[in-house]
Amino acid sequence: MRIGTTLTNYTINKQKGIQGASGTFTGLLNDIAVACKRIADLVNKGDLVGVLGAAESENVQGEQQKKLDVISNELMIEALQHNGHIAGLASEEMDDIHQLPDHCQRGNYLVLCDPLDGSSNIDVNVSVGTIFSILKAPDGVRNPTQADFLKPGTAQVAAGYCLYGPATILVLTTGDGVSMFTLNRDFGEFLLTRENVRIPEETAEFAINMSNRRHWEPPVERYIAECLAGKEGQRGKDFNMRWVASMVAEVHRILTRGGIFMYPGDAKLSAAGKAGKLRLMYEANPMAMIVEQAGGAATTGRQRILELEPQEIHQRVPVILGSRAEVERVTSYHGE
Ligand SMILES: O=P(O)(O)OC[C@H]1O[C@](O)(COP(=O)(O)O)[C@@H](O)[C@@H]1O
Ligand SMILES: [Mg+2]
Ligand SMILES: [Mg+2]
Repeated sequence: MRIGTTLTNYTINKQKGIQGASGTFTGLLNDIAVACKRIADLVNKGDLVGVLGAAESENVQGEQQKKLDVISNELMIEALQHNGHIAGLASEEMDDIHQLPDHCQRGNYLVLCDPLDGSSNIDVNVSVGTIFSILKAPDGVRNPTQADFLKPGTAQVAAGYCLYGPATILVLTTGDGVSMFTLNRDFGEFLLTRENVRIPEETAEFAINMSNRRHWEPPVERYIAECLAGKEGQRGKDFNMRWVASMVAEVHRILTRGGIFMYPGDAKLSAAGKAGKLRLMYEANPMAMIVEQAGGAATTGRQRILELEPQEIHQRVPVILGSRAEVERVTSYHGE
């Protein structure tokens, strides 16, 4: 499609070839874009509008919420519930799924989201983002249950994220490649800036929180040790390391110049009863779909993320994603 096409026209064009398309999907993406623009505006204004700092609450996972976590969640609900495009919404910030008020018309999609990813970076003015995953709702459902949301990542009809960085960029896949749209703040439109994004197969850049090293499993320890050994080691090349602590920013870097991102399971997490840190339904599944659609790979080290059968809505999983050859290497170490 023509570079500079608006997100709305891009979606309308994509839907044209689909028999029975009613415009609901275009409407839904527009709703998400509206929420993202409003969040971007607040992130951009920061202290000017008093949105930085902690909220006086914890989310269902016992994490201290930031004011912007709570506000972003409310903006997602507000943008999505009134327009008849969704039947329900689940979010990292809500204990249970959000049921639409009775008077709201229902649509045939379910949305799962991480309204603000990288919360620890808000107060220090480093990039954060919004991640979303879209599923088909069961026909005619009015008040979907958790079971309706618990579908493997392969069932996603679309996934994306919006990165609030120096530029605000919305990245989208509807299952046939990955496109990027940059927000033109002058007139408030997301415009197509890159199509058919491909992740380079090989890379010499890894992202992992090194402070967890003493808790890692042997396959992860081995992979990173080999990277750190550089030119003199068995990989025969020097590696660079990055850790932003916003998954959106790490994935965006990988889509742009390749690399591998890992938040593996480790002994500390399992002692706390957690299989991983990142959330399957709000983070791992949508990012895995985007990365695979860009030619990369995403596994837990043992299984393809998109094939995991979710057990519960806030489930956490280990995540290894990025350039295909590197992800396959770490995954093969898990099998040895
Ligand atoms: O602080 P850590 O342990 O390095 O974790 C960073 C990871 O946690 C996350 O921030 C979790 O996202 P939330 O901010 O939505 O909770 C990821 O984006 C990031 O990769
Ligand atoms: Mg997150
Ligand atoms: Mg979050």
